[in-house]
Amino acid sequence: MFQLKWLWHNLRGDRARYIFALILSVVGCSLTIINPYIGQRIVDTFITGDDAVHNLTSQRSLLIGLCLGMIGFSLLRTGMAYFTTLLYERASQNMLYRVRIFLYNKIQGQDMHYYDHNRTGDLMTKMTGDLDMVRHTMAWIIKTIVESLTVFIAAVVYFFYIDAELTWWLLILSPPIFIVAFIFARRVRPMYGDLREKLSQLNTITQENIAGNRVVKAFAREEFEVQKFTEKNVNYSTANKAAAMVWLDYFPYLETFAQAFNVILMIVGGMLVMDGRITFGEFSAFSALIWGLSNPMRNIGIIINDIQRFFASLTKIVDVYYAEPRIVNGHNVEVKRRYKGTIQFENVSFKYDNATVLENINFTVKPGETIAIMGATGSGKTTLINLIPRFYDVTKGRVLVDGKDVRELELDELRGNIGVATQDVLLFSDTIDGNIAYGDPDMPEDDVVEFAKLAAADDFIRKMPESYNTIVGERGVGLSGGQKQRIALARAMAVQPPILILDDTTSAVDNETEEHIQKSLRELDFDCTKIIIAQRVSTTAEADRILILDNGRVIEEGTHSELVAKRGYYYEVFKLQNEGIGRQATTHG
Ligand SMILES: Nc1ncnc2c1ncn2[C@@H]1O[C@H](COP(=O)(O)OP(=O)(O)OP(=O)(O)O)[C@@H](O)[C@H]1O
Repeated sequence: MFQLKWLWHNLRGDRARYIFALILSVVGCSLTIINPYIGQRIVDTFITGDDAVHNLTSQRSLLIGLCLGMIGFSLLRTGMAYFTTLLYERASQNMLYRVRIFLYNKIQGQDMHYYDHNRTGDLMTKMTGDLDMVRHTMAWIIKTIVESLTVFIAAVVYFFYIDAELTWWLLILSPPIFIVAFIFARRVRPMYGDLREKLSQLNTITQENIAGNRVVKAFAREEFEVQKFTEKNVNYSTANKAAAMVWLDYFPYLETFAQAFNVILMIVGGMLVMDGRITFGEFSAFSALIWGLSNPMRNIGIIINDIQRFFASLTKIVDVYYAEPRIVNGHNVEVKRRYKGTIQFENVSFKYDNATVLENINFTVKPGETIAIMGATGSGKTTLINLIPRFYDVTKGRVLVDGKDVRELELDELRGNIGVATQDVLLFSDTIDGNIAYGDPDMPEDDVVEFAKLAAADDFIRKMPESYNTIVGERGVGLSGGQKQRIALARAMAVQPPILILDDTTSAVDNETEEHIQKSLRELDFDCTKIIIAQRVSTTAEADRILILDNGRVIEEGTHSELVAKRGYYYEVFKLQNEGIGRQATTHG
């Protein structure tokens, strides 16, 4: 069975420990018949036998020995159970630790396409609840099945040894119990898949709500969010109750069968004692061990429920475990070359799933050049720049860096040569210094300050309570939009990449600050090709070339003066942005 194979595979490193635990479980549970056997001897020899009274005095040492044996075996069993549980816990926790690292690396290694199609809440559920279900399976479900089966078999063997007929009478109950359990398992199985999906939806809503709490508050939509959450919570709770109710449908049958073991023992066993076929001691042994038959039947429901949960969780984990990214980062580079910074787009088209977003894009950027990209919202600007570091692969055509198709370059090397400041700025919960030096943790403090100055961030950083050591909150909470953008810009520049990509990085800063940043970008003391997405003409005017994108196509291309002279889209934007400040729509030289 695939699930067991998977568990076995991932138990690598703890297999011996786990097998040892299983052996101890079997040995420990087999010993459960010893105390009933001793009890049987005590009853027959010292309580009900013909010579009982005489034996009490003549065989006192035997009685003491049997009592001590009983105590000894009880202690031995407790010790073994303790040690066995320890082994199961160790093996399952170690496995959980290893699989969690593996899954984390898998998720980390996925491409953008994967993140586009997987919800954060669902991935978090896989990394927490689902993984814990696997651990629970190793540490509890398998253990319980093995121990219940061992006790059952040991009891049956011992019962046969005492009296076959009474044993058959008791075993009559087993087939109906297994049939009921089988029907229950089939009915409840799909419910756990559904339950798992509902849990994931609940986690997704919770995660989104916490991450988006500022938007919720800004729109005073708390009540709406509570309703949304309540709906998912009700769905999850209803699914949970439905699964529990199914169990309740079957529970009375299983419990009745379990109780019937005692009834049969009383009736048939009692008659056999009266007939003298079995001794009173043997009857008491049956009585003491009957739980070995009835308990597994009682546990069967819980075990089946947990197994179904495990199947549902494992299916989800396996999704991540075997997911292969379309864009694979082999992390194979030993020496990272520094590129010159030529970028070429050759007949590039791109689709997200089925929607075409870029069509037949052609342009070349020489080392050291600055290209500005402008265009209406949704025209494909971000998508276009995402193709250079291979966040996505082209659908048609080629993107070349230094004359080589990016698909043939080592990803670490390629990405190491590109500094990106994305449109949505994400800062980590770390110091400002740590955030700027993210691309190179060994960066000297002086360099961090230098790049912060270039990004016009030094002034405001120094005004913060602990200057560069100030910890910024989750995703940069505590900073203004423009401040976050400047830190992100410093972070991108700080790796001194030969290719720098800025996606609307100065949209939230004032004109004066933007001018400072423009100047810094012009005067960078390392060779660098720049691709800048911008909406302000003040940003694009200085570029060597400007591309205007519309609906995924390049509709205009040229220098600022060429495009103004052309009197097309760029000219309109230029006019619009200058009207407000009364400047004339003139061409620059
Ligand atoms: N991950 C994605 N999956 C599917 N479609 C996407 C994805 N990202 C963007 N799109 C779609 O691709 C088109 C281009 O988006 P893109 O972000 O490249 O535009 P943009 O020009 O950068 O816009 P803006 O100026 O608003 O940032 C849009 O129609 C958008 O809906």
